[in-house]
Amino acid sequence: MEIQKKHKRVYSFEFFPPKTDEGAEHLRQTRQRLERLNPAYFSVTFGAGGSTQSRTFETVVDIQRSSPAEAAPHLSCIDASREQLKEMIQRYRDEGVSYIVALRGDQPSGSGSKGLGELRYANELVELIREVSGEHFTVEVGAYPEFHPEAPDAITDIENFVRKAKAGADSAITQFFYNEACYYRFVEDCERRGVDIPIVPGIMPIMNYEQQARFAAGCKADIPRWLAKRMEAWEHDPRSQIEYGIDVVTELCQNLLDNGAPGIHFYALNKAPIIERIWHNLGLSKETGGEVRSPDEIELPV
Ligand SMILES: NC(=O)C1=CN([C@@H]2O[C@H](COP(=O)(O)OP(=O)(O)OC[C@H]3O[C@@H](n4cnc5c(N)ncnc54)[C@H](O)[C@@H]3O)[C@@H](O)[C@H]2O)C=CC1
Ligand SMILES: Nc1nc(=O)c2c([nH]1)NC[C@@H]1CN(c3ccc(C(=O)N[C@@H](CCC(=O)O)C(=O)O)cc3)CN21
Repeated sequence: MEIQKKHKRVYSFEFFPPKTDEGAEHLRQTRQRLERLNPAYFSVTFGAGGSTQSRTFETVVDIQRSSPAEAAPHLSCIDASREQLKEMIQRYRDEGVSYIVALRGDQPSGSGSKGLGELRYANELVELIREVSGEHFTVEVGAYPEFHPEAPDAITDIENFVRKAKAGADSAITQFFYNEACYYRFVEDCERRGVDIPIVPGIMPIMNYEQQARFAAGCKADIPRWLAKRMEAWEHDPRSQIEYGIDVVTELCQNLLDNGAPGIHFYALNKAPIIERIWHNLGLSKETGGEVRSPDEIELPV
């Protein structure tokens, strides 16, 4: 963690694009609450299963034009031609966007794939972004401390990540995890291989445990047995699930930061209250110059 400790800590939140006008208004309210915490940027995914880029673009432009924080669109190459990617990069540049989260992306579910992908992996997308726009964008890439489900083995996955980092990425965001040891060991493996970019822990607060467990099973992120069993015991008591989840994730983040993590990337799932509670517990507004709200001002969803 020696190299990670040298980086300035960066805090960011991730949204998925809303599917309806009501969802867009709810996201706007969430974004206005979270921007008071003074994060560096808001990233916007393609939405579940890599759905169309169009909703992502609209959401990104709305953030870029109306928020003090930067907007960071996900751009994935798995189902887009080289020309389409170049066009999207230029469109974001024309909108004043200065961050891109470059991902291979998830295999679109079912027959969703258009089979357009010309670039096979994210390292090639990083190279394309550098080729067409030089150093203009801050390029974030994905990292997988518990190893990518498609990787043949752990060492190959680490070496693939190292190649991506050295292809010109500025920083990495991890897949979410709850076993912090996986993060420290992944970082040590990367630092031994010369990786010196920030590797920022991606943290998923527990908002709806059943949904969370389903998503984790889908992307092969581990929910530790001790956590799953407690959550299952509160199957009919969502308030206890949320309160316990806030304690668990607060402690995880505090330990990571105390051990030198270069910030936190929160998967916000378009909701503010639980993030605000965790942020308050960590006292992060002292560091970001953001607003401080007391817990009793933050109403939890259940
Ligand atoms: N915020 C988000 O949405 C985040 C998503 N992720 C997820 O992380 C995962 C990895 O990130 P991606 O950029 O999508 O994938 P990637 O292209 O970096 O890697 C995908 C798979 O291909 C392998 N691979 C990578 N480069 C290769 C190469 N040049 N030759 C052979 N094999 C190679 C990797 O070991 C891995 O198994 C994805 O599932 C992504 O969705 C990770 C962090 C954040
Ligand atoms: N492989 C992979 N793909 C991703 O898109 C992805 C990751 N990993 N890891 C980091 C973040 C986390 N992402 C997530 C995680 C959970 C939901 C989720 O639970 N979606 C609910 C709806 C949420 C809501 O409406 O409140 C769902 O039922 O899909 C969505 C995106 C997107 N990101």
